[in-house]
Amino acid sequence: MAEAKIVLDGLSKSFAGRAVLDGVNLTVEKGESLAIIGQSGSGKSVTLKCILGLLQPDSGSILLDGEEIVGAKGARLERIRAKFGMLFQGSALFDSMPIWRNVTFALTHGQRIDGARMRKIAEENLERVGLPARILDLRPSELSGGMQKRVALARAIAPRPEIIFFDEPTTGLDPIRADVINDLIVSLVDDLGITALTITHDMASARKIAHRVAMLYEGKIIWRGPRDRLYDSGNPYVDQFVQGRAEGPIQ
Ligand SMILES: Nc1ncnc2c1ncn2[C@@H]1O[C@H](COP(=O)(O)OP(=O)(O)OP(=O)(O)O)[C@@H](O)[C@H]1O
Repeated sequence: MAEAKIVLDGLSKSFAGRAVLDGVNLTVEKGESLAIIGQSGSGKSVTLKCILGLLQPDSGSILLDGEEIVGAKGARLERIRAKFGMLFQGSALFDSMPIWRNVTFALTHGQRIDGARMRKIAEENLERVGLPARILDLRPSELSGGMQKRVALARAIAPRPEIIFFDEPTTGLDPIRADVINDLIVSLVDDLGITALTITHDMASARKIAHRVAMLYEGKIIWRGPRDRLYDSGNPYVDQFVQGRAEGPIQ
């Protein structure tokens, strides 16, 4: 049987009396790539922030490798977070630092240590995402958006996390560059055996990078299934969403 990496059970979170998450149940298996889709404002980011320990759910449980992580603090939270890598929507690179320091940031915590070794690690990880060593000393602003995204991907994988979270990984990229990033994500997840959780409203991306897709609607996971079923889910909410139709049950 597949081993559960992350289990969300009854996860609920309200803001000012409005329930954003209303009993989210979801399991991400070890080594699988799962995408959460849903409308803008459906709570995808709130779900991610609860897992990352950036937001406290009002109720429910989050198990990581069988360990309850809701309410984790201090050294325990640090230990949990060390398992996580994150690719942020806007890449979130530091323009004050050369590319190689950006890539190795999580390994050095931004400190100026072990330069030669870190450059080597940066070079290896850049190579994995198809970028040449000649960019090591450039600044992020000297690169195109697509290249910045690859650098951010190299940074996310550099510490070899057990789980990577992708927040809208293709936002701001043209369809061809977006597909290059999708391909890279697929190969990294496969090659490195990383568990991946992606939040996105890019259906092409969800279909390509995820083994399974789950849809969040009105605070609950209303459908989950293999990516091949996304356009054949038999669920009118999913159909309307993936086809981008104005008419349907979602108003
Ligand atoms: N810290 C907060 N305080 C108050 N409300 C919040 C907070 N964080 C999120 N919300 C609200 O929760 C709802 C869900 O937000 P969330 O960012 O999770 O949506 P999303 O599905 O990620 O949307 P998008 O696809 O646009 O990024 C929104 O209505 C948002 O305003």
